[in-house]
Amino acid sequence: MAATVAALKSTTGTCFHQLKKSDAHFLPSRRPGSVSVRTLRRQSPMATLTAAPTVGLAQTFSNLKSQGKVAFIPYITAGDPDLSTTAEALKVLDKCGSDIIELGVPYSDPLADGPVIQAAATRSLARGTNFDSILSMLKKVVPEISAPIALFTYYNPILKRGIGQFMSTVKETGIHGLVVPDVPLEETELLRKEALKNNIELVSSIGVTGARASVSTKVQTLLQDIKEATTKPVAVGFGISSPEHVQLVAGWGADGVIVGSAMVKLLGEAKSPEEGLLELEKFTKSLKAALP
Ligand SMILES: O=P(O)(O)OC[C@@H](O)[C@@H](O)c1c[nH]c2ccccc12
Repeated sequence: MAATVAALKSTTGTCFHQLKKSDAHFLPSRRPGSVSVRTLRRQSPMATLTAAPTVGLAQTFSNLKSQGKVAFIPYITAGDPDLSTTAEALKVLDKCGSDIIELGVPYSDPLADGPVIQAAATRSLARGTNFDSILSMLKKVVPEISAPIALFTYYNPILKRGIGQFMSTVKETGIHGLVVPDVPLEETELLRKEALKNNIELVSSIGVTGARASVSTKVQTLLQDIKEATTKPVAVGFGISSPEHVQLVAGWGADGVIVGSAMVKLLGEAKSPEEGLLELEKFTKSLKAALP
């Protein structure tokens, strides 16, 4: 079993433009099972506030930490099996106590995704899901849920819209964060600048997704190393698919756990959307119950 970890870190009150390039962890990798590090930096308090009443990602982590809790972060792919089910799934995840929800924008060349999320993206695109339809779904749903949403998207759809335009559109929708797995290091500065302007928290990551039978103990060592290097919260993901995994990773001292493929599979492979949503609810409750 390959080492799989995603670390998500935040700095309070630090402006992106004050950070050196070396501070960022935008390290795209296409090797299956490679160790992945994701970085999240809280925007300057001077940045414009989003319209959504929900607290942001960094704030969510610090609130949980002060209560001795670990963040539960599910990931689902938008438009699989269809967008109205995605809307319902977001509500279910929120209702079941998700602390942050990661929503994937389907993309035709999802290099950082394993077979489950790739298949979900293909199905979603085949149904005609596009960025605009996702945004209009989100506009209706975001005011109804309390967990902050981080949008997961490959870099190309951002470039197609124009970085500035993309960020302001995302902000208007009430999205709090952005995960871009494949942005080249030399282009992160521009992305960060535009994110800062719009008070969007940026998360970077490397690695390939996919549920695995067990979580590598290498993750434990990596987690310790990261925790020694920073006081920022660290969330672990990639291959987490059971209450046992969640418990294990939380026990290693992670500030959050991310579960993607296992959620996506339930929704995508259910006999009907209704059944998928019921399964999702059951599964989410079981994972949430395993966390402090
Ligand atoms: O599907 P998994 O192994 O449970 O992991 C998803 C999760 O880490 C999520 O953040 C994610 C979904 N797609 C990605 C692509 C790259 C990095 C991360 C992701």
